Amino acid sequence: MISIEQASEIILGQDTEPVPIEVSLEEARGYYLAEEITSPFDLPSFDNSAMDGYAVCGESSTYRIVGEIQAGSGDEYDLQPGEAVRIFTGARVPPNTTSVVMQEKTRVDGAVLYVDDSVDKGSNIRRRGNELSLGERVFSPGHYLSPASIGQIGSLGMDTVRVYRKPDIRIISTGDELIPPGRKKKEGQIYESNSYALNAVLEQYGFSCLERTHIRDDFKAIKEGISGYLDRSDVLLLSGGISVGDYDFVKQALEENGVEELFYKVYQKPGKPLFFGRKGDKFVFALPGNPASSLTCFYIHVLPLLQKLSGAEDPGLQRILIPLKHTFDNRSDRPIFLKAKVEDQTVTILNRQSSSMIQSMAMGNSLVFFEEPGKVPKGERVTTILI
Ligand SMILES: Nc1nc2c(c(=O)[nH]1)N[C@H]1C(S)=C(S)[C@@H](COP(=O)(O)OP(=O)(O)OC[C@H]3O[C@@H](n4cnc5c(N)ncnc54)[C@H](O)[C@@H]3O)O[C@H]1N2
Ligand code: MOO
Repeated sequence: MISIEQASEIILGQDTEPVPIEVSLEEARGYYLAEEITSPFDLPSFDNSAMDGYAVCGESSTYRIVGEIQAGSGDEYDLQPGEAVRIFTGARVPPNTTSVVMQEKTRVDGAVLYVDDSVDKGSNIRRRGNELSLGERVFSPGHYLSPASIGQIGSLGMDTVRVYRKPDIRIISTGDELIPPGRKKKEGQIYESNSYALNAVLEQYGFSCLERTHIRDDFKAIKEGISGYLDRSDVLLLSGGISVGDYDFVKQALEENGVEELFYKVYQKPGKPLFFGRKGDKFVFALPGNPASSLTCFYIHVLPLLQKLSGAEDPGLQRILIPLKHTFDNRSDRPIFLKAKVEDQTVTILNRQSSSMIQSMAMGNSLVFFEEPGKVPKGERVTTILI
């Protein structure tokens, strides 16, 4: 059985070739850049006012108002000492402006401007190029396009951007005991929920599941189901049937479909019987059927691969250290991910940690990771993954 670190090395060590595509700025959120963005001009590209008020020339307590400049106006003024123009936030300031005085600090009588405070040279002027200079590198390839990144690219005048294509993903859930939510269940049956959770977590991270299906514990049907989906997917996610039971057919069905095993079983809890394989440029994760195992494996192992395939410069969820709100006795023999809640700058490990239970994950917002068993004192800073 391999360690979590070895699993991550295998996943992130896969040679993959993200495919660049061009998208409009409206569609670009959540993609990773496939190009370097450099600034096509100084930003801002002209000195402009940070306030509604008056652009004044020279240091004085009174000025003669000689005009008005609105935001967007190209009007030129050649201000002389003792002169002022009415100006608005974002409007281009005349070249020899000493400072912009906010209107709350002024009084106007006809064409005369009285300034309350002393005029601080250069104040309230946003200088040309003080955010970005012409030719400066703004974003590198692999940069994640957050709303702020989209805004910045728009402010540079670009309406399309080259990004990496997202992988085509399909999901197969397996198990005779499973019926879809909404139907009446019989004795021994349970509702199929993993594919719903997986579909939702894909969307949370900007991916989508193109198709999903459920297949009974029937070797031939599982083998055919895998074959049908694998041809059309970059990543195939399976849930259940990957352990050692007599009806766990997924591993053999993958092998018979020519999927090469990259690893099977990771020394972790939950999610030990995780399978990762590859056929050409297509990847397969067979996730353990227990609901918490399946989602934990997604966060820790599947998501980094999806991000890598999408061209991310730094795949994987961020880990932070947060003080534990209470003492915790970790009795797990395997490195463990515990459902937890970060609140008020501390983290609480929740009750109901079994791999078969998803309630605690639903009430929490994070996973706390412990490598070793033992008592962890209150206040100790513990590795926490926000999900
Ligand atoms: N003899 C052993 N038995 C088990 C081992 C082992 O090492 N030796 N490992 C256990 C661990 S750990 C896990 S995790 C599970 C994983 O088993 P499978 O991946 O084969 O999953 P199933 O047996 O199909 O299901 C497990 C559990 O989860 C429920 N389930 C499955 N699919 C769904 C779904 N789509 N939605 C909701 N719930 C689902 C299923 O009914 C079972 O209760 O194996 C242990 N056994
Ligand atoms: O490793 Mo299994 O995922 O504990 O339940």
